[in-house]
Amino acid sequence: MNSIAIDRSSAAARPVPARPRVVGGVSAGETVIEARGVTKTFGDGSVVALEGASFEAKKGEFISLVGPSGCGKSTLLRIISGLIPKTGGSLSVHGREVTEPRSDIGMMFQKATLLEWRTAIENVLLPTELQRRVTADDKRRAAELLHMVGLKDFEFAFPRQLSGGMQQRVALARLLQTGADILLLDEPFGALDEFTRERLNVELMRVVAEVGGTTFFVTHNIQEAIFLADRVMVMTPRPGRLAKIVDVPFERPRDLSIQQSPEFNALVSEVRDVLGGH
Ligand SMILES: Nc1ncnc2c1ncn2[C@@H]1O[C@H](COP(=O)(O)OP(=O)(O)OP(=O)(O)O)[C@@H](O)[C@H]1O
Repeated sequence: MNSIAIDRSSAAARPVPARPRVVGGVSAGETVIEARGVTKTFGDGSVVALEGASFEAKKGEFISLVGPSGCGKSTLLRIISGLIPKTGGSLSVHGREVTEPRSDIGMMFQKATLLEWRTAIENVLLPTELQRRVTADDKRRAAELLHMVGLKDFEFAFPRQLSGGMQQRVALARLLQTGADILLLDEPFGALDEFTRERLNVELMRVVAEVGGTTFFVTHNIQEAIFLADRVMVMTPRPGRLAKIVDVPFERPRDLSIQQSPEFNALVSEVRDVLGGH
């Protein structure tokens, strides 16, 4: 695999002053998503997948959603994306209530779902191709994005020639090619081995900062949730609730070594306490 060096040289845990901050050259002051009492029930109303979730997301923020199976993480992402309707509360993106899928929101899942008969770059270009005629600029951008996710020499490789981690990198490039500035990632590296996953997390942090995307990242892993995020939304099940929002006061991008710091471990305990109390 086209390996990416992980920078272990930078300083570890560095608490920083409160926001606003600049992420990827974009001021992180503007509210992009505002949710008030978002609720989702299924069927006759007896399955409460999500109850009364309220939060805001600022431009360029990275927010992790962590919690056990069935606490409503995917449901919340699908409501934000407009794929399913909420049954209560309000949720707006850029000040407009979400009532249908939006083109400025992109999703990525645990499986890359690449088309086997298309090369990496052809897969990246697919969303554009489905909308309009592909231009030379689109092709240049797709090549740039593949470079950005560490696949410079794999533009013309087919999915079967790529490892699972590389396929997820292609999926990430494909997501960015859509131009979506809100990225909803549902356990994107959940099926990968721990080593690949850690490396991709570091890469992801760099890439989303570069494009200035506002990101929601679903995971079951507390360390991963904290390592990546500006804020961690801790969710608990039966019914699905947003139990606590934990601020993560470390500058981004981060080095994996911050996970050894006492400050980091205090945050892990804080999240674990919320989850353990339910
Ligand atoms: N289409 C549906 N019909 C009925 N119930 C549903 C539907 N989708 C989700 N649920 C229920 O809503 C609850 C929340 O599901 P959701 O998939 O959002 O949880 P999750 O936290 O993402 O879980 P996991 O970590 O396992 O993916 C669960 O109890 C689930 O069974």
